[in-house]
Amino acid sequence: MIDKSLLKFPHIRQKMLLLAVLSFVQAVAIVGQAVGLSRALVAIWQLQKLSALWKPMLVFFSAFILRQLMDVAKNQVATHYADANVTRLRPVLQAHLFGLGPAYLHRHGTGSIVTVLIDGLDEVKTYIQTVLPKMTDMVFVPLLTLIYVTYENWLSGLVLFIMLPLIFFFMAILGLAARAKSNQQYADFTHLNNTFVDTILGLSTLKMLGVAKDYEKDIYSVSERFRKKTMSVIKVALTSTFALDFFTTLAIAIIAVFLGYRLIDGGIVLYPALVSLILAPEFFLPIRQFGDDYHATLNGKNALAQVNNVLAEPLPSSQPTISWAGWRPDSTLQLDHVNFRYADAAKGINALTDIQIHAQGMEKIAVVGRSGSGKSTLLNLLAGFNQPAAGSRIMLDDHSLNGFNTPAWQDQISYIPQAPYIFSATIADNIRFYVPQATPDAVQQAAAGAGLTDWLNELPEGLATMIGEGNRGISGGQAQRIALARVLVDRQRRILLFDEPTAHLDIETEYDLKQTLLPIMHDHLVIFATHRLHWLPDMDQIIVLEHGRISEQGTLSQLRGQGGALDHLIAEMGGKQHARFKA
Ligand SMILES: Nc1ncnc2c1ncn2[C@@H]1O[C@H](COP(=O)(O)OP(=O)(O)OP(=O)(O)O)[C@@H](O)[C@H]1O
Repeated sequence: MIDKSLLKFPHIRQKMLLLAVLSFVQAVAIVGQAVGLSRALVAIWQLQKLSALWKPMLVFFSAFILRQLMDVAKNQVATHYADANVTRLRPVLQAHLFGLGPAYLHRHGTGSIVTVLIDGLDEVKTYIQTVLPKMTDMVFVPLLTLIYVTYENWLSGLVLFIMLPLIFFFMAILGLAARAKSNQQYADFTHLNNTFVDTILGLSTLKMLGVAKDYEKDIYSVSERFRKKTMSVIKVALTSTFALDFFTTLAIAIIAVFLGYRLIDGGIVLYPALVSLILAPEFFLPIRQFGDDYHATLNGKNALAQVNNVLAEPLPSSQPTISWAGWRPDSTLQLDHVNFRYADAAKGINALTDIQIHAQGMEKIAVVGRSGSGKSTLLNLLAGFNQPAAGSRIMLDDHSLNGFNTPAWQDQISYIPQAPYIFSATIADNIRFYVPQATPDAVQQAAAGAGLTDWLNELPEGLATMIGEGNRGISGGQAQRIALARVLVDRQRRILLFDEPTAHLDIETEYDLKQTLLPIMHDHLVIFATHRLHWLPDMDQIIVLEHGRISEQGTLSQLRGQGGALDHLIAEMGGKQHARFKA
């Protein structure tokens, strides 16, 4: 029932000790309660004076109140500890996920990560706050009641003792069955979340292709499977609860019959018989609750295992911090024999092989190639999302790097993907996202520099307009301009990584955006992956990728008309783009 990783939680020993003390006091109170009640009943049975009753009744009520107080205290301690740990774990988990980066998210699915971060942590909380007090109750309550019952009547103690392993045996069998079923149920829950999130994200594509109904059926069948698994977990849970109740009731009944006979034949007096009978259900109570909660907390245990899996995933080897002054007009970047392979790719299949690039100062470098040639992979590597294979050599000025996930480099880059993410916030907040302290004037200037002024003037609330999920929709061109404004507001970043920023735009919007973009590119190192070849005349260096290898590299004038890879690419992409090259 207890996940071993729980024992590594901070201050767990102190909390367990505190809970153990509270459970012990509660166990004493339970025995005291039974003693007080039994003595009072015996006094009534023996028709003693009313004054003989007040002492045992006082013991009974005091013990009863103490028992309830201990329950409240244990609850408080466990809830507080669970809250504190989940509050501690949430940012740790978030930071770890951020450290793992988009590659991990891609591999495991957004749905499953959202499940861990939101539902998963809540279930972990329920698990911790339930399991800890139950563990200590399981030890002290049966132990103390057994000792007292044996002391008063050793035969009743023996019956209780004999029933104990039998109950544990049944609990273990049913618990194992429930665990296997619950593991499957949790895996299905994760699968359901991934399917659901994917379908919602791709809804417009599905509608357009007219296959939304098929996916509806898909979601239905996945959720049906999940429902069936849940029902089978509940079935096992109910069976085990029934089995536990049956055996504990049987044990109590055996004790009652046995005590009854002994009372009739005078083998025992009333008090020990009564106190044994009152304490017998108390002896089994924590075990029964433990069994009931075992099923209720299995999801929490699974969620904790998944949280631990995420945290155990090694972060991309963090690069030693370098004291680098940032990208300057005389800075250089040299990539030698850089290789990269996706974790799930077939053995020996590299997404990038033997990449050699030399970049200097405020150069503009285009990365072109057919679809699937590795442009985005290279950009992701330069952004620090993908880690190069061992043996790759990277020199940044006079610093040798093993990868690009070093803060000094990442603090210098602005990464603009095909569809920049727009957060649910005002336009101003979206612009100042990476520089929250940017002044309204700086935001205004950045917006103007990115060519947003005309659009903003049309909006009644201007920069204060809410955009993003659940708010006003914006066009692809406007989203790209907001991404550019983010670049402009952050004057420190001197490196621009563009991953086909105009891929989704029509040619007029792209032309407009290009006029805004060119002056911005002027004082930055730019690495620009693109399919649109009309950008090439504005570039200082062109890298042509084929199957993850550089097939050609040089200036446009060096490469054009040589009958090489670039010429072939241009020919393939059609005459429209051809006409623009006046190299
Ligand atoms: N996360 C991933 N896991 C495994 N393989 C991947 C992953 N992403 C891309 N690939 C593979 O790596 C190769 C290069 O893909 P990449 O996306 O870098 O190409 P690209 O040139 O940017 O293509 P496009 O122009 O269509 O965007 C492809 O064969 C692709 O299937």
